[in-house]
Amino acid sequence: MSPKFVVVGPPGAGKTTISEMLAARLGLPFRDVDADIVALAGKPISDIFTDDGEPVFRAMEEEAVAKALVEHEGVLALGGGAVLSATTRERLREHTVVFLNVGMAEGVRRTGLSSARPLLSGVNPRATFKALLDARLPLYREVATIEVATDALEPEQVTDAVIKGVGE
Ligand SMILES: Nc1ncnc2c1ncn2[C@@H]1O[C@H](COP(=O)(O)OP(=O)(O)OP(=O)(O)O)[C@@H](O)[C@H]1O
Ligand SMILES: O=C(O)C1=C[C@@H](O)[C@@H](O)[C@H](O)C1
Ligand SMILES: [Mg+2]
Repeated sequence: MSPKFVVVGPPGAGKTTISEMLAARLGLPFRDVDADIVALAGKPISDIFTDDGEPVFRAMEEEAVAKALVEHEGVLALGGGAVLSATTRERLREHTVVFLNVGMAEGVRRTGLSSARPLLSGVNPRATFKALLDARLPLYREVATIEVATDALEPEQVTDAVIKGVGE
């Protein structure tokens, strides 16, 4: 078994939103590794960061991604930082990976609207988001089969672009 599509990108790129839409459009099951980790840990990701620290979260994430890549057959959304693991990047080589990109301004706007994100909860979310993008863009691009810039697109349009991009 293997996911049909794996979706990566920075926080607020729309991985969860678009993966759900894509799965519904293609009649495939959807799975989100962040949700797997929350279920496994029995607490929110922000609590894992606070109680256990980021390295513990990253180790859990690497394992959770590996398990989902083996088990899941539909659309799989990864957490925003999953590509930080070289082991995960290596595992993604054999998969069709959709990179949803978002710029700093729109990314900060979108993440400011929704639930707690431990990495962006500091005093200067714009600077934090920019540093995160600078560090991760090459990693997302390393694993990507296709890249979609989502800034100026509505979720339905992003989903259309993904379907077109992967030739479905
Ligand atoms: N193309 C879009 N246009 C406008 N808003 C969007 C778009 N895509 C997602 N959003 C909104 O941005 C917010 C973040 O989206 P979502 O949770 O899907 O991002 P994510 O990539 O899964 O983030 P995380 O890495 O934190 O899990 C949500 O409120 C969602 O409705
Ligand atoms: O970008 C990140 O490093 C993260 C994104 C989220 O999906 C979660 O996996 C967690 O909040 C870390
Ligand atoms: Mg998400």
